[in-house]
Amino acid sequence: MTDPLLSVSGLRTTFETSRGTVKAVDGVSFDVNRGETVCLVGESGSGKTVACESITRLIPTPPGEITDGRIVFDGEDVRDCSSSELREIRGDRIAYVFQNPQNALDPVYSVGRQVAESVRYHRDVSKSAARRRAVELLDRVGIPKAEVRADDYPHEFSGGMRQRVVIAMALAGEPDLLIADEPTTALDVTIEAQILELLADLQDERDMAILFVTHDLGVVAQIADRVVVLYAGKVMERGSVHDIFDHPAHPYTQALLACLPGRGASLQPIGGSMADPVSPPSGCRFHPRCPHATDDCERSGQPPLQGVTDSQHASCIFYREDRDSSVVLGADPEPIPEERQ
Ligand SMILES: Nc1ncnc2c1ncn2[C@@H]1O[C@H](COP(=O)(O)OP(=O)(O)OP(=O)(O)O)[C@@H](O)[C@H]1O
Ligand code: NI
Repeated sequence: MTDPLLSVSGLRTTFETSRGTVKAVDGVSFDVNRGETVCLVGESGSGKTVACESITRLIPTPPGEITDGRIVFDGEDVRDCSSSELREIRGDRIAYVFQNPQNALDPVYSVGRQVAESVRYHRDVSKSAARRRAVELLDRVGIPKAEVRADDYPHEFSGGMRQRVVIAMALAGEPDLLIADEPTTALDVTIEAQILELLADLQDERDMAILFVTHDLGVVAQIADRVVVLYAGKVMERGSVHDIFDHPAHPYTQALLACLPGRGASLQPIGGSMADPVSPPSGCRFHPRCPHATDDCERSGQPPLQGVTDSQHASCIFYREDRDSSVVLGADPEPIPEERQ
């Protein structure tokens, strides 16, 4: 087994606010292997974006700070990197695509020029070579008549086409890891499906790893190899996409799946509200909303991740050796719908 491309362990990232210290990411660990897609899922506010931004230290400091943990990328601890080393990693080896392509594109320059600038940022090439490469990249991400469209401005493109341009810019440095934070949330489902397909094709071509953030489990089922479920800054469960969909172990994962359209009954929002990240509940963070919670769940801290299968771990005391996990696993979820597989 080769080392993972990215290994995050015990990551803690906090924000100082007038309300107190926000524990946005509170001891999170996960790996991303070369060429695979890992999805970070969880409700709004669970710490997905902060976890991603911590990886290349994009957290605004202050108010934010990475207070603990290791972030090892290709054998190197990112927390020890100088700012010039970080600049090299960012963009060159790790590229980001965010939810809103608007923010990533400058309205006053043509898209061709912006992609060419990304190319020149990473490679020492002439302007004309960068332009040629930009047109190639625009063509590759599916911009029709790329040679001509390269001279158009961002507002002349649809939302989906703009996101393709942003992906072309992200590819300019030929990254080993693409971090995509809800890249399709602002798009309609048909366009979303096309972008997901594009990312999958690019991944195959380049053996690129993808860390994909979404709160849409339908998207996870389509693209993930492995899944990390976050809740209130903690990992509730990690597993292969099949573990997560076929036998979700953590009551939180089960509750998220129950919300997925097409799985059994109608959409069921999870009862109760998200834990307060300034003063989270004692014990398991999910216990106030958990149908199986016992006094123990409130008393002990967040349980260590327990092995459920070889590839699946859940932070839930019912998976301890001295407990009966059938209480939690008993609820038999419906199989994943065909069209999502
Ligand atoms: N700059 C900041 N200052 C204070 N708190 C912040 C800041 N950025 C994030 N947070 C807090 O950190 C927590 C995690 O936020 P994060 O954006 O990572 O959630 P998320 O899982 O990405 O949610 P969403 O699905 O809405 O994007 C939230 O409680 C959020 O309010
Ligand atoms: Ni987010």
